[in-house]
Amino acid sequence: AGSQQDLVKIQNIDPAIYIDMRYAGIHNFTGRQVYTANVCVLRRGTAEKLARANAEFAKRGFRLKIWDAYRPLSVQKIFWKLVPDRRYVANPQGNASRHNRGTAVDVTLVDEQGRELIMPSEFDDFSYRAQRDYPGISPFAQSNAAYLAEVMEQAGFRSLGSEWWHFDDADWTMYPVEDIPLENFL
Ligand SMILES: C[C@@H](N)C(=O)N[C@H](C)C(=O)O
Ligand SMILES: [Zn+2]
Repeated sequence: AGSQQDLVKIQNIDPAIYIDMRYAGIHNFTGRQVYTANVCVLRRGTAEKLARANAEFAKRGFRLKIWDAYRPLSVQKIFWKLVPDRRYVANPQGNASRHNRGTAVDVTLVDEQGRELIMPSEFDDFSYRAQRDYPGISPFAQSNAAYLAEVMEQAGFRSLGSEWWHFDDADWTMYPVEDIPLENFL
């Protein structure tokens, strides 16, 4: 584990998964493009787990939509400067983010028309609304987030209490933190 070869483009593992890399555009909490290439990369094992989850969602007419996957460590440092709050951004020192290892994904669900399901909050809403169990959240949004987490956990991911959209591969410790530029994967 740990070489660039272990990192794969998700579209080569499961082309049915929707991709909208938010940090490759300006529609994200920084308000600017922080990724140097619009490419969605994960460890092969993580990508295979995600494909399994997507196949399960497809049985009920849904698909995964990815907002973020592998994130270079240098980008994590930019995020931490803006939001130094461990609930919402992992500290780039020490273990850093599971995203920096290519073993975390930020996802939601879309229906057959590609419309996003109602969820507890917008992506990267760094407030109590991002918690899937916050009492003020509508039962409908809560049940969609619970369904997302149930299938992702069955496929081998762990959910995060403070961000309903974030999932870590349970095997994340097998892989090191990377700072490989995204354009290397184009
Ligand atoms: C920045 C946000 N999308 C995110 O990924 N947060 C988690 C906690 C992380 O940085 O690993
Ligand atoms: Zn995340």
